[in-house]
Amino acid sequence: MTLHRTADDGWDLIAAGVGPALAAASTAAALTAAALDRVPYDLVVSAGIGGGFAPEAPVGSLVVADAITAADLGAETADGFLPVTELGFGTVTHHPPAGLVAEAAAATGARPGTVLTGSTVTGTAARAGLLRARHPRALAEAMEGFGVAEAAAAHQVAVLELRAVSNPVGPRDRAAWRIEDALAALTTGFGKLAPVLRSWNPHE
Ligand SMILES: O=C(O)c1cccc(C(=O)CC[C@H]2O[C@@H](n3cnc4c(=O)[nH]cnc43)[C@H](O)[C@@H]2O)c1
Repeated sequence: MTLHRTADDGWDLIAAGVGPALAAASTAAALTAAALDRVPYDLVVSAGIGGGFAPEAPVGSLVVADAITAADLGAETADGFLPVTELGFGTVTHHPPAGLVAEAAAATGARPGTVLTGSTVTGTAARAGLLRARHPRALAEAMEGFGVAEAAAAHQVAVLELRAVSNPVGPRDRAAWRIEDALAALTTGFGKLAPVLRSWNPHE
């Protein structure tokens, strides 16, 4: 994990790594260090590129999560997938503050919806269809949001997730990935998000 501290406005940037476990560990370490220093964070933003479900989230578009959902946390059964919540423990969805999501969407043009977290990039139409059937509101898939949200929830800190779509969710087609375009869209989006974050009331 690499932490970049801004001197002036109290924001830190963490390059958390790929995957929910590393993202959770990195986020939890930063949250714990800040709490021990008695300068706790008010908000954690998970941001990066992601896969977009067609046609709602095309490559180059932005998605802001109103639900951050673990797509593969559960048990496979002969009758299908059971999320851990149906097994009687844990949680599979975190909800960012609704007002902040609405303001972020308005400021950046990001579409609000569910962002799925998984440990594997979807690579078949069958898996994409299955995910969409299970999560009809899903707009995007990535690999870190739920881990970040779990760490934030453990510290009772709010979470937001912003994704720029670099590729469609579906059959693996590496040549179709537009990572540079997505990172450019994310950078532009963050420029528009910054004033929203600055004026956000954590007690919303
Ligand atoms: O398969 C490849 O050749 C390949 C090349 C470059 C990057 C990758 C990744 O798997 C990057 C994972 C990274 O990006 C996010 N991401 C982007 N698109 C998706 C997606 O469709 N499904 C899940 N995660 C995605 C993810 O959050 C990671 O941070 C592969």
